[in-house]
Amino acid sequence: MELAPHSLWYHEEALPQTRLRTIVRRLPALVRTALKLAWKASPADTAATIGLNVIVGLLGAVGLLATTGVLDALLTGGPAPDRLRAAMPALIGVAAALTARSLLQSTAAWTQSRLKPRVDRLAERRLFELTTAVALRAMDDADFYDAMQRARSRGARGAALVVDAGVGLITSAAGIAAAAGTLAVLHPVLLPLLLVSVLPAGWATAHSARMQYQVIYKLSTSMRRQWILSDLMADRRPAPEIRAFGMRDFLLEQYDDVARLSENAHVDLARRQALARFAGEATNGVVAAFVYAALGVLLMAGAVPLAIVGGTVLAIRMGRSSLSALVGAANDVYDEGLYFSDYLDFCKEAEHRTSQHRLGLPAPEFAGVEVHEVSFTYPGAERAALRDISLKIGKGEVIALVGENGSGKTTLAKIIAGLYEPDSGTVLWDGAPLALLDRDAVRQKIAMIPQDHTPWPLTARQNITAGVDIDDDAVIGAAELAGIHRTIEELPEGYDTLLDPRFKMGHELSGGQWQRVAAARGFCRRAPLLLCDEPTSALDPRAEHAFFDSIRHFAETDPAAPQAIVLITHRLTSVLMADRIYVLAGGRLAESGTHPELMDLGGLYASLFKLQAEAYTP
Ligand SMILES: Nc1ncnc2c1ncn2[C@@H]1O[C@H](COP(=O)(O)OP(=O)(O)OP(=O)(O)O)[C@@H](O)[C@H]1O
Repeated sequence: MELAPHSLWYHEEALPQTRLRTIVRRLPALVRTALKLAWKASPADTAATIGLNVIVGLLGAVGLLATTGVLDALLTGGPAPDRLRAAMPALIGVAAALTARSLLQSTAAWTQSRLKPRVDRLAERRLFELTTAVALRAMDDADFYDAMQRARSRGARGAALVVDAGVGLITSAAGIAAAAGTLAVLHPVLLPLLLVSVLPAGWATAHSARMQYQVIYKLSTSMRRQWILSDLMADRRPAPEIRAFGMRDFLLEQYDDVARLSENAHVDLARRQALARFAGEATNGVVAAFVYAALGVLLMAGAVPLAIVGGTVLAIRMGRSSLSALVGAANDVYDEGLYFSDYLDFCKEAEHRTSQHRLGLPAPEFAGVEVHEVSFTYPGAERAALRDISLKIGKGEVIALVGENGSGKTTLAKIIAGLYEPDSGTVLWDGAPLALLDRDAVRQKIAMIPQDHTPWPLTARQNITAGVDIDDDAVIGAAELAGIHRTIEELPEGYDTLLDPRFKMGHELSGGQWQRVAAARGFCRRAPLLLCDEPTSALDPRAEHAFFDSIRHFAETDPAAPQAIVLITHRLTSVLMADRIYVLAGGRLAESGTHPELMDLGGLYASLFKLQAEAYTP
C-alpha cells in the first residue's frame, strides 16, 4: 500500500484566523481567558505577579524623576559640596527606588514562575477531561483528531505562555505609563517618535510568528503521522513484526517522506523569517537614528534645559525598552495566542461533541434492549457500516451476532452500548430511547469485553477493576471466571504485579492471557448486559470451551451474573446454545433465528457453519 501522497499529510487551505488584525482584536480576550485560567490555578500568585509588576513599573517612574532631581541639583550653579548636598535627598530616593524595584522584580519573577507549572497542569487536565469524554465518533474524525493533536502538542502549553506574555504585557504597559508620565513632564513630543521607532521590529516579529504558525498548521497531519511512525519504530509491540517482515527500510522511507516535508517547510520558513527580521531591523535602525537626531536638534536649539537632558535620555531609554518589551510581549501573546486559540477552539469543539443526556435514568431492573431500524456511517466513510438494523435482546437471553469480517458486528455492539449514536433509527433501553437517558447510568448497566481490548500499563488488579472500587473477592471471582486467577497468583507480586515490561518489575502476559484479563474486567462490572466481542479469539480450543462453560454456569447460578449476553464470534460452534442468532452481511441484517432454524433456512449462516464443520472433518 502506498501511504505517502503529500496532499494527504499537508493542509494547503488558507488560515483566515492568522490575519494580524484578527489576532490583535483577539488579544484582550486571549489575555483575559489566560489570566482567568491563571487565577483558577492560583489566585494568590496571579494577584502577586500582576500587582508586583505594576508597582515595579511605578517605581521606575519614581526612580526617573528622582534621577532628574539629582541631575537638576548637580547642574545648578554654586560650589560643588553645596550641589552634592542639595542632590543628596534625590540621590537617596534614586537608591531606594532602584533597590525596592529590584527586590520586587525578583519576587514577581518568583511568583510568576510558580504560576507556570500550575497553569500547565490545569490546562492539560482540562484537555484530557474533554478527550476522555467526547463522543467516540469524534475520535474517528480526522479533522477532530488533527485539532486534538494541535491542542495537545502546543496548545495546552500555550496557556501558561500566554499568561507569561500577558503578565509581560501588563508589566511593560506599566513601564511605558511610567516613562510616558515622566516624558510628559520633561518633553512630551518625544513619545510618538519613540512609538514609531519600535514598530518596524514589532511588525517583523509578529509577521515571522504568523509564518511559523501557518507552517505548523499546514504540517499538523504530517507531523502527527511522523510521530505515529516514530512511535512505531521505537516501541516494543511492533518490534517483532518490523524485524520478521523486514519492514525497517520501508518504514524509514515512510518516515523520510513526512520528515522531509517538515524539514523543507522549516528550512523555507527560516529563510522567510530571516528576511522579515532583516527588513524590520534595518528600518528600526534608521528610525531610531532619526529619533536621536531629533533629540539632538531640540537640545542644540535650547528647546530643553540642560538639567532635563539626562532625565530625558533616561526616560527615552526606559520608554524605548518598555515599548520593545511591550511589542515583544504582544508578539508573544500573538504567537502563543495562535496555539492557545487552537486549544480554546478545540475545548469548545470537544465540549460541543460531549453529549450530556440527563433527562432520565434507565430503570433499575433490566428489561431488555430493542434496536429499531438503526443505520450508521463512520465519519468520512463512503459506505454505511449499518443499514436498517432491527433486533431485540430480552432479559435472560443469549444473543449471538455473526457474519463475515467488516459486516458491522462490532459497530452494532458499540451502538447498543451507547458508544456511537446512530444516524437514524433508535435504540430503546427498557423501552426508553437511549439518546434521552443519562449516559453514565446506562454505561453502568453494560459490561463490554471488546475485541480491541487495551493492555493497560497498570497492575493486574487495576487492569481488572478499571478504576472502579471493587472488593478483592469480586476481583478474584471475575478472574476465576475468566480463567486467569491462577496465572495472576503466580506472578511475582500477584494481583499487584505491574503488567507492562517497559517498566522495571513490569511483567508481560501472552495474547490469550491478556484476553482473559479483558474478560475478567467485563465480568467484574456485574452489569445486567454483557457484550462479548470475540472474547475467545486468542484462546486455545480447550480454553474456549471452558470459557463458554463458565459463562453459562455464571449466568445460571450467580445473582450478580448478567441478565442478557450479546456474543460476537466467528466460531459458530460457540453460538449453538444462543436464544437467537442475528446474521449480518454488508451492514444489513441477512438472517435471524435459532441455530436449527437458520440451518433449515439454508442461507448464509448454514453455508458458513458447514464450511467451518468441514474444516474439522478429515
Ligand atoms: N473507526 C472506524 N472508522 C471508519 N470505518 C470503520 C471504523 N470501524 C469500522 N469501520 C468500517 O465499518 C465496517 C464494519 O466494521 P465492524 O468492525 O463493525 O465489522 P465486524 O463485523 O465487527 O468485523 P470483524 O469480524 O472483522 O471484527 C467495516 O467496513 C469497517 O471498515
